[in-house]
Amino acid sequence: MEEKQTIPKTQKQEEEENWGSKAWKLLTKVREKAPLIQCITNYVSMDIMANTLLASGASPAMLHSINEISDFTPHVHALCINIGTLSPDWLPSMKSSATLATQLNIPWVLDPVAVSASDFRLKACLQLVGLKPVVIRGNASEILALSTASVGSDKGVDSSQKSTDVVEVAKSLAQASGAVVAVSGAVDIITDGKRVVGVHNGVPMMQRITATGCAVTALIAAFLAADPLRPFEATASALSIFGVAGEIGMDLAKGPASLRMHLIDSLHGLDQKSVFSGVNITSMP
Ligand SMILES: Nc1ncnc2c1ncn2[C@@H]1O[C@H](COP(=O)(O)OP(=O)(O)OP(=O)(O)O)[C@@H](O)[C@H]1O
Ligand SMILES: Cc1ncsc1CCO
Ligand SMILES: [Mg+2]
Repeated sequence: MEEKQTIPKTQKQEEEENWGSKAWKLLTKVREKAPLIQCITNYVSMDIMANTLLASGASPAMLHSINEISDFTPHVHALCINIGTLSPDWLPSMKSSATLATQLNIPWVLDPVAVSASDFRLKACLQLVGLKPVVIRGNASEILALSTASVGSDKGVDSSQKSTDVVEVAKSLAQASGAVVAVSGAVDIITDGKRVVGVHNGVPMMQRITATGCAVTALIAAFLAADPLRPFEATASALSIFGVAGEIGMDLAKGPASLRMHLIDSLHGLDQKSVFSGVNITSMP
């Protein structure tokens, strides 16, 4: 009888399969641990961000008053700071919460929404970067503007650049800041300044729902709470899981409004099989 031949897997194939298992482990941990995630975020994103966190198994709390930071932030498992509707009243809360988180080894994530829209926003963001976020997640225009500290380079909260065009910029920002940098887009780029991976999940219609980027930044915070010592893996896994939920949701959606609903439903219902077959993360040169 002819012997069945098994073709040995290449190291690259094995690494790519491992990502499915890593992402599933982290999602399972978020579901088991239900980490408390503090979000100081913009008015537009509060609802989708809190619902994304809940659907993942985490516990969101949108507390931003300066009067509450010193009591509350020390008890959270991770913090998400988003400057989308920044005003001078909110900046002290953001700085105070970020400072406490860094002092107490609580992982925190920065979302530099529309960082190049004004000098005020850019300065605030650079100060927040100085307070040592563990992860910075933005779209390509935001990461480019933050890295080059430039005002007026894009039109608002949406990107006019491609994530794959700013890989080197993302690497330098990671090296300069000490943070893992994630650039969302058709391919999400994640780098710690040395390693670079690309997440090939998600659907283009996710850009037609406001604050999906903000929501995935909060999901990164939840995954960091599950594995604080491996921010690179947590970040890539969170982006991939969110993308897989978008792909499954898209099968039932009729447009952006129903995709929003089905994405959240899919995130809540994700099982091991869909994660193993859906997660698509590759090493980038
Ligand atoms: N062309 C695309 N194909 C697949 N997925 C995409 C595409 N563009 C964006 N995404 C996904 O949509 C989500 C939001 O990314 P996006 O780059 O639009 O963020 P953003 O500009 O910061 O959004 P917002 O400011 O509205 O929160 C991410 O999960 C990303 O992977
Ligand atoms: C539309 C919008 N404007 C400020 S924040 C925000 C949500 C998407 O970033
Ligand atoms: Mg954004």
